[in-house]
Amino acid sequence: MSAPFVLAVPSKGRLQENAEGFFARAGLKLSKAGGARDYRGTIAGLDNVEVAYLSASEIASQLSRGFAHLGVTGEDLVRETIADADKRVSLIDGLGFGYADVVVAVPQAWIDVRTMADLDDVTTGFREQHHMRMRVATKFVNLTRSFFQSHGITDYRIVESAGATEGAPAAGSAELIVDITTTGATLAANGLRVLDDGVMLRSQANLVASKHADWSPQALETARVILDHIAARARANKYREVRTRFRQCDAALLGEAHSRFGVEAPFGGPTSSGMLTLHCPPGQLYALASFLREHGAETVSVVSLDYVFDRENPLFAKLEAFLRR
Ligand SMILES: Nc1ncnc2c1ncn2[C@@H]1O[C@H](COP(=O)(O)OP(=O)(O)OP(=O)(O)O)[C@@H](O)[C@H]1O
Ligand SMILES: O=P(O)(O)OC[C@H]1O[C@H](OP(=O)(O)OP(=O)(O)O)[C@H](O)[C@@H]1O
Ligand SMILES: [Mg+2]
Repeated sequence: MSAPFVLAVPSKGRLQENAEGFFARAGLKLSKAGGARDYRGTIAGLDNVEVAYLSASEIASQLSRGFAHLGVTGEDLVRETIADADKRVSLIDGLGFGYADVVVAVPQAWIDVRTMADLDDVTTGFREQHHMRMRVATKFVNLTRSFFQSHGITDYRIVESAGATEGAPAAGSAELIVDITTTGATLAANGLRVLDDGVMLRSQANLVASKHADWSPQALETARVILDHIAARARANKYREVRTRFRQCDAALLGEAHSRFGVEAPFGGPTSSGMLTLHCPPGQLYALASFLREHGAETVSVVSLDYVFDRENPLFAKLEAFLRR
C-alpha cells in the first residue's frame, strides 16, 4: 500500500472546533477511531487519508517539511514559522474563521507615539537615555524583525514571550509588544494601544498546501477530491437558488439582473416557457425578487444550496499551479 495522504487539522484551541465544522459542512466527515484523545483520524469514504491532529503552530512546521499534504492553520503561524513561506507552502483558501491581527502595541500613556516613524524616533532617544535598547515582547520573532526592518527601526531588542505578552510592559520586562488581537479587549485591559500603521498582518485560518509532501498521482487525486468538496460548498455558500417562471422573462432582463444584482444563470437563460433558475448573492435576494415581480413574475422561490459542483475547481487549479512552479 502506498504512503497515506496526510491532512493536518488543529487538535485544540480556537481553530479546532471551527475546522471540524468546516470539513463537516463540506461533506467530509472526520472521525477519530480511538475517541477524543486519539491524534489520528480518518475521513469517511476516503481511503488512504490520514488525519493528523496537531497544534496550529505544529501544523505550519509539518507542512513546511512536507510531512503533511494539506493542513488548516493561521496565516500568522505560517509566516512566522516558515522562512520563505511562499516557496514551501501555498495558502489555497482563507476559511473565514480564526481572524486575528498581528499588531505593534505601545502603552496608552505614550501620547506622542502614534506611528512606526514616531516609534523609530523614540527608540533612539531611549537608548541614549537608558543605555539599553527598547525591548519588544513577542512570540512572533521573525514577523517582528522583518516588519521593524521594513520601517528602518534597528534600536530595539526582542524579548521572547511564551504567553500573557500583553502583561510585559506593566511587569517591566518590555517597553512594547507585538501580539495578536481579535476584539482588542486584552490590549485595552493592559493599557496598550495599536500604532496607527502597526497592523503587521491580518490573519485568518487558511487551507494550506505543502510543496515538499509526497505528491504521488494518488495523493494528487485525493487532494482533488477533498478540494472538490470544499469548492462546491464554498460556491454554494455564496449564493441562494432563485426560481421563477413568467413569459416576459428574456435575455435582456437576465442581463439587467446580472449587472444589478450579481446573479448567475448556471443552467442558461429562460426556457421557451420562461422557466428560469438563478444563483443570487444572499444580500440581493429581496431586491431581485422585487425586480422579477415588477417585470411580471407571479411567484419567486428561494432555497439554500448545499453544494454547487462546477467543472472548474479554482482551489485544485491553484494547487496544481503551485506544485508546477
Ligand atoms: N483571539 C485569538 N487568540 C489566539 N489565537 C487566535 C485568536 N484568534 C485567532 N487565533 C488564531 O489561532 C491560531 C493559534 O491557535 P493556538 O493557540 O491553538 O495554536 P498554537 O500556537 O499552536 O498553540 P499554543 O499557543 O498552545 O502552543 C493562530 O493562527 C491565531 O491567529
Ligand atoms: O484581542 P482579544 O480578543 O482580547 O484576543 C487576543 C488575546 O487572545 C489570545 O490569548 P489567549 O487567551 O488565547 O491565550 P494565549 O496567550 O495562551 O494564546 C491572544 O494571545 C491575545 O492575548
Ligand atoms: Mg495560543
